[in-house]
Amino acid sequence: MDRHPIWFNGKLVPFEEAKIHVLSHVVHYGSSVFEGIRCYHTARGPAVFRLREHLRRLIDSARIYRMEIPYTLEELEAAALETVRASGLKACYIRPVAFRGMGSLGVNPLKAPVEVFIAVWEWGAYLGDEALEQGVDVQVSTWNRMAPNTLPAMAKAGANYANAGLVKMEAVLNGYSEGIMLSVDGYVAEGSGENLFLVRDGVIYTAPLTLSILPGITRDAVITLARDLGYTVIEQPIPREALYIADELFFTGTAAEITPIRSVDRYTIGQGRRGPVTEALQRAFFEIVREGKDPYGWLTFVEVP
Ligand SMILES: Cc1[nH+]cc(COP(=O)(O)O)c(CN[C@@H](CCC(=O)O)C(=O)O)c1O
Repeated sequence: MDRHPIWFNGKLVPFEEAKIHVLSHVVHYGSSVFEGIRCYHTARGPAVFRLREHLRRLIDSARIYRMEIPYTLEELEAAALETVRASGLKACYIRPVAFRGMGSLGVNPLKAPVEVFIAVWEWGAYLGDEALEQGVDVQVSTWNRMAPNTLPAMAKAGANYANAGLVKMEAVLNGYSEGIMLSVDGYVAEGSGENLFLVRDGVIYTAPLTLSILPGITRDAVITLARDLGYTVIEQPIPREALYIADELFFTGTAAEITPIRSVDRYTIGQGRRGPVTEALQRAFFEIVREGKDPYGWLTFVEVP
């Protein structure tokens, strides 16, 4: 595990000093919200992908849980960049977390203080080095995504990952790389840590945000890239069986980037490897995050002294 300095409640502290008390509310009740953000070593220097959008989602997630983050978006942006610089890393994964600390005991979160930290570490291909090219084998999970109006899927909240963790464990123990969750109505929702796209006859489909899915920032970027490449993108409920007759399937996410899916429940998808539409979208995405070409203004360059 990388041991880089961690920004904790307003200042950088040594890795070893970034500790919380066991009686912190978050330890007992899962009261945290967080982000996953990538800094890339682009040809023009280290740059963070859609930093402000991620930090806005962090603030939105906190608001949903009535957590008042004691920093502005601009302060969090500066803190994230400071943490990347302090690590000396040219490429890294940035993990801001806001959580309820030690206050009174009991369920009521309102009496526990809101604390914030930002950690960074090196994180390669989320689903394995081969995955971006070869694709991954996945299953449809026996666990559904949360029902609407139960746990708020729009919030990137730690509590939601108890659901995701069950999906991931089941998939891994069954010999798969990932699990796909269906909604309570049986439509395709998303992976345990990714959004999902389907390609059929050159048209790209993905679940609408009205399902209980995380409004993914990579999802949003890929929809923009796809449309600018001339593809039709349709956001509509996807029946489970549509997965099995797809020409291509792929995950999107900060950690997963754009990862092809080569089989679902042992059904081979397309040619059993990355398809042409997935490859075209990867090319457009990596041109931005690796070459530093930034037509959409998605990159925040880390001014390294
Ligand atoms: C459930 C879920 N759905 C979709 C996404 C994609 O969202 P976005 O990163 O904004 O495009 C993520 C990100 N998953 C993060 C956490 C991974 C982890 O293991 O932790 C990530 O990709 O950083 C999810 O956790």
